[in-house]
Amino acid sequence: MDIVFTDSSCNTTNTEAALYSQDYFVTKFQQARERATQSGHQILVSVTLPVASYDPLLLFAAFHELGLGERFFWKREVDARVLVGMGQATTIETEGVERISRAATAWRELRQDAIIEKVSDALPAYTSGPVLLGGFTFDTLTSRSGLWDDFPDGLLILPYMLFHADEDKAALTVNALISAEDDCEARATTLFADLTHLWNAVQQVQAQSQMATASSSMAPLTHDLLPAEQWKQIVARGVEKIRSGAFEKVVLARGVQIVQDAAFDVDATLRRLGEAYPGAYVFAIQRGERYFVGATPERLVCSEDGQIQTMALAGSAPRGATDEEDQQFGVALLRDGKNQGEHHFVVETIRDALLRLCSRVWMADGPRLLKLKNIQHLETPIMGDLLPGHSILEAIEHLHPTPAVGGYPRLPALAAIREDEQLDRGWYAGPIGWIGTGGNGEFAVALRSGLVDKQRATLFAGCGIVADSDPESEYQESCLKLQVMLRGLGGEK
Ligand SMILES: C=C(O[C@@H]1C=C(C(=O)O)C=C[C@H]1O)C(=O)O
Repeated sequence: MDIVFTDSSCNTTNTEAALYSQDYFVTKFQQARERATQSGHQILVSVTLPVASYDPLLLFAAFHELGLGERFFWKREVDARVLVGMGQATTIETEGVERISRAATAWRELRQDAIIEKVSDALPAYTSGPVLLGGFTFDTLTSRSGLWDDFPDGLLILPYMLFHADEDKAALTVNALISAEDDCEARATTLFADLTHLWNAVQQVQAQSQMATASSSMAPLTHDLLPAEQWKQIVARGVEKIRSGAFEKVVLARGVQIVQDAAFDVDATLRRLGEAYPGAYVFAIQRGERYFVGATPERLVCSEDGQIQTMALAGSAPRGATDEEDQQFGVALLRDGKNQGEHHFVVETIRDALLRLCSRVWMADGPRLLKLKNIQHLETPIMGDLLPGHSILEAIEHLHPTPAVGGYPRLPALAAIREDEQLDRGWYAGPIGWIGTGGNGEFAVALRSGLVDKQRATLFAGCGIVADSDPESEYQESCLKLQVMLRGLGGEK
């Protein structure tokens, strides 16, 4: 039997290669079937194999060719972490306000008696073994419009195949759920055939991409979901509520829909986003024919070996046209009371949330500037040591929604969003990311994002509103934020 993925860079030996022959999978599936018979539940088999460090978009395209299920993409250029998933061994879908804790319980159950094999020592440290990919809605209590059908309140996918990489290693994980009745030979034959097809698809896509010419012409029709003046009135209402003492900050968002003749090219969008925003988390999650896509600068939480890292990101100004102007805008942002206030609520709330989960929390004295392509933000990195027994999902449950995307205090601000915003946020501004074993994982806040549905894309952007916010300036700020996805879809340079 041919070896599917050999990896010259990892010096895969013949012995190692022989490990992942078809017989190897038969043996693992038989072990799982025995455990399934004894335990009465399905058993997860997860095998991680070293592979060459392919361009993640090549794998994303090859997964499309393969046609074995929906795709997921995650990449942050600056830390070189990549996850590209396809299909599903199983999914965890949850609804309602307890969507995150229910997902945590289901994930624990899924790992019971699991057979987890890592067929080399040279594998990415945090993403090897079974990894769930997915996210959560911003809010379970807003009324739904149908825009986000197929995107449940909580969705964590255990992909059938996952390509993942860090700075110097890459791997492919294959996952299967085996039951007491399974025909292990047949399952292994199918899996091995799929791996062979994947390998062929990678070669095919590689050959095609060498011939492909870049095309990004677009003349789309763009319209605000709510007329600009109406959105500004909503912001003005938010300001009034704040001035009357209902709450101190609320984040109000708006949507824009763009339509063109041909379907948007999600693969090309991800490539553009990755090139233009190397510091951002570039992501895509597919449900049916739709993709939720974005390039967000905001980390919600990263958990590695019991240490968590998060950030307060709030307070914005444009980038300057010259270095001098840019510096002026930056200094003004650092000194501006309104933006400092917006930022402060976020820092305080995150610190309080972490103190409930961590033995130690530390952060910088004050914010620094995070300079993105056309906008700059105030940013405070925050870290903590997780108390034993706590996981990334609990951290998400405590942190989301931070006042960077909800408001402060949380409950009255959320009530105002539900009452006034008139937008079905769906997964916009919700947590999106991945969870591995050992409590490790990373979630971002799904900003600078849009829902791409063939020829139509709905893009979202929001702004933190405080007592002295000006509706016109907030509208302009939201336009800057929308440019990320407009550029990603090929519309702006
Ligand atoms: C809500 C968004 O961005 C958030 C709001 C910010 C602000 O109000 O200054 C800045 C960064 C983000 O935390 C968005 O991009 O849609």
